[in-house]
Amino acid sequence: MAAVANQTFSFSKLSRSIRVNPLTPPAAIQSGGGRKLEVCGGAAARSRFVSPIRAMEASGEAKHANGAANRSLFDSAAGDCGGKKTVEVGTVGSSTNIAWHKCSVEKCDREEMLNQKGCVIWITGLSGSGKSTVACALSHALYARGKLSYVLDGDNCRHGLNRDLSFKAEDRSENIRRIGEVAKLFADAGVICIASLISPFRKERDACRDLLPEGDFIEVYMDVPLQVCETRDPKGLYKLARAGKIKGFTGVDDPYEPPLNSEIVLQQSEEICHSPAVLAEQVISYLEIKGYLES
Ligand SMILES: Nc1ncnc2c1ncn2[C@@H]1O[C@H](COP(=O)(O)OS(=O)(=O)O)[C@@H](OP(=O)(O)O)[C@H]1O
Ligand SMILES: Nc1ncnc2c1ncn2[C@@H]1O[C@H](COP(=O)(O)OP(=O)(O)O)[C@@H](O)[C@H]1O
Repeated sequence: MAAVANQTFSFSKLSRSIRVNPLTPPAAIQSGGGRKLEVCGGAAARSRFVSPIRAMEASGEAKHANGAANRSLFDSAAGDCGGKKTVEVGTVGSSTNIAWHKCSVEKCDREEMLNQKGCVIWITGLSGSGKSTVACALSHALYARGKLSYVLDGDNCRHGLNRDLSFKAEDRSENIRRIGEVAKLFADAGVICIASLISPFRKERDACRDLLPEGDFIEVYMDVPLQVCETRDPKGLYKLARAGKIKGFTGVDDPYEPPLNSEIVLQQSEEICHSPAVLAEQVISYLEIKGYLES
């Protein structure tokens, strides 16, 4: 039977994004003739933007509400034009003399707009284990609930972003790293990003996990025996690999390191077979319990 790892279902909701009471806005953001303003709370939340929808609801002055938010942005920028401002630069990897440019619209603002929390659902497993199918079923189920998701499929990314990468170990590692970085950007955009790629190496998957705040990387292991994947073989690749016509095929003559502690395990076997929709629901339940389906 498919199972959610650590399935106690007593997880406390994330404590991030604690909302400041809108009726007592901090003086620093109080403006706009008594309009109710609110900011995202929590350690990482510092934005001064009015939630467009809430501000509209509170004041009935949509144009002015947004205008007030924008004014405060311009106010804070005033004086910078041509002014002297020292920016610290540093080195990251091979990039020298670079700086991080912070934007006043932050992740929590986007999450509030979308009424969800950005995160990465990382689906890993053998070829034919059902990663792409579950990814799409999940995206569909989220769409039906009005939640914004985006699927980063390994195969699809190899049509563009990763077209220069082969299946040798270092290229697979780079494939995972790039998709991890892109997934991180999607999560920062407030999107529920679904990455589905074999990602056979534990170390690289863990490195992607480390790119995100605690809890925001949700690893889903498609626990399907090689034999079942091989029987499915929708692209005929196992057959070619067994015939020696594809070298270094995962599970045949290339390694796959199963997760040791993934958040969710979706198990399939010859005896246990759940529909993609049922498997997707398991992930949805996890997201609901963890508070990712609200801002
Ligand atoms: N040698 C080898 N090993 C494994 N898979 C191969 C190989 N060559 C081509 N393919 C096809 O490429 C898809 C896997 O791409 P990924 O980007 O997910 O792989 S990886 O994460 O870099 O290991 C994989 O798609 P899925 O079946 O959807 O997993 C295969 O269709
Ligand atoms: N839950 C499922 N039950 C039965 N067959 C499935 C299920 N999920 C996927 N499949 C089938 O298995 C094959 C491989 O699925 P796919 O999503 O392409 O796997 P992957 O992306 O891991 O290579 C496809 O033919 C698909 O229809």
